[in-house]
Amino acid sequence: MIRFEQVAKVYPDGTTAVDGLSFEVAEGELVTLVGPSGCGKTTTMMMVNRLIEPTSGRITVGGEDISTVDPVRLRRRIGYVIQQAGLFPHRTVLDNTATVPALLGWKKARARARAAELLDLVGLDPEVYGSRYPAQLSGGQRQRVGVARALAADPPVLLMDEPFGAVDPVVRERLQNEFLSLQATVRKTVLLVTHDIEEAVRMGDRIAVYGQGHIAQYDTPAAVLGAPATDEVARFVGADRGLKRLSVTRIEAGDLEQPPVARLDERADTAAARLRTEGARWAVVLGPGGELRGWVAADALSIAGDGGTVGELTRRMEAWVPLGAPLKKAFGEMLQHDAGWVAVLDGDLFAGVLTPAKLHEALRRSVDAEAKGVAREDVDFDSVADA
Ligand SMILES: Nc1ncnc2c1ncn2[C@@H]1O[C@H](COP(=O)(O)OP(=O)(O)OP(=O)(O)O)[C@@H](O)[C@H]1O
Repeated sequence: MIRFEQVAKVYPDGTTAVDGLSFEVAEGELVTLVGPSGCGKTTTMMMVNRLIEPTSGRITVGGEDISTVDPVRLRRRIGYVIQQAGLFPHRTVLDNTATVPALLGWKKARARARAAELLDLVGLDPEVYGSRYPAQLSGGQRQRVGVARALAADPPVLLMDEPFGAVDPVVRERLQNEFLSLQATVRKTVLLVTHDIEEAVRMGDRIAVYGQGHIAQYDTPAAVLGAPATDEVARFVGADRGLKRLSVTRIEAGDLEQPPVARLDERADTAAARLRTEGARWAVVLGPGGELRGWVAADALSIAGDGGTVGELTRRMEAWVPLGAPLKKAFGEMLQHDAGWVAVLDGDLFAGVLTPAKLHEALRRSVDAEAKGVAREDVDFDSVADA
């Protein structure tokens, strides 16, 4: 959808901002450009809507060489979100959001209806916020209006320059998540500039890690964290890249351990005897359809009187995560509930548990799988326990 071919930009004072830039962003893909200050990220982005003209090379959007497209016409197809949102202070939120449809000559009522729809989409009630002025909004709300405005004319491409830079870390994470769920519906082709590696890995389908004036690595977040292409990239992604990788590696069925299981309506003494033979201290309790109902301690089962059932002794399972959640979430649940393991659910159904050892193994396998280009379950793994 967006393609850079050997693009260079040398500013009039002789500064080379970027050189030999070649990469492609697929339709519907969100690519983050990340790197230290002054490495050329903003220059790259602003060449796409021709706010900056390249010195050499070619950029195409949707197959069309943009140097042949009228810049005004081009910008109407490209939404642009900047830090501090860049709203017009003397226009209401509704009118700010309707800016591009108005420029495109939509009838006023239609443009306003569209603006209201977009405000709703980014979580701002148009009845409440539509008539306010930007100064009467919080920083996070202003950013949301910025996103709504960029999307108003439904452009296929969205450029976002540090869009969540001006808000505190908590609001920032919320805005990032909101934008990701929005993106799952609107599927725009997005270029997002950030200097924050956490944001880059959280948001990007792929990330372009910049060195000075060039892209040092262009790959999925997991691949960049698992196998940085150069020392420069390794330094930039940080010594804690293993930890960061926890947030981009998702729990797969093959990562799980299958613990002892007891049924809700099973007799306590039968379950106790079985667990004793298996040498287990606890079991996961499942309902008739295989849904997770909690857990039970072997000790509690042993001292239950005749006729007691597992269900009467079952305790609530606090620590659980859905299959497909990031490993980091599982780790967080373990710490929060001071649990030695977390249950993993596939919908309502119990899929297995993750222990710290299994979590480590999943992480190691995913690194190896990425490096070898194979599925995670096809990676051999030797643990200390096997040695
Ligand atoms: N108009 C200009 N004239 C001369 N040099 C410029 C101009 N604009 C940017 N530069 C230089 O080009 C290089 C790349 O700048 P750019 O703004 O693209 O970097 P960036 O990666 O977006 O940085 P930041 O994260 O600080 O915004 C820098 O060395 C910058 O000083």
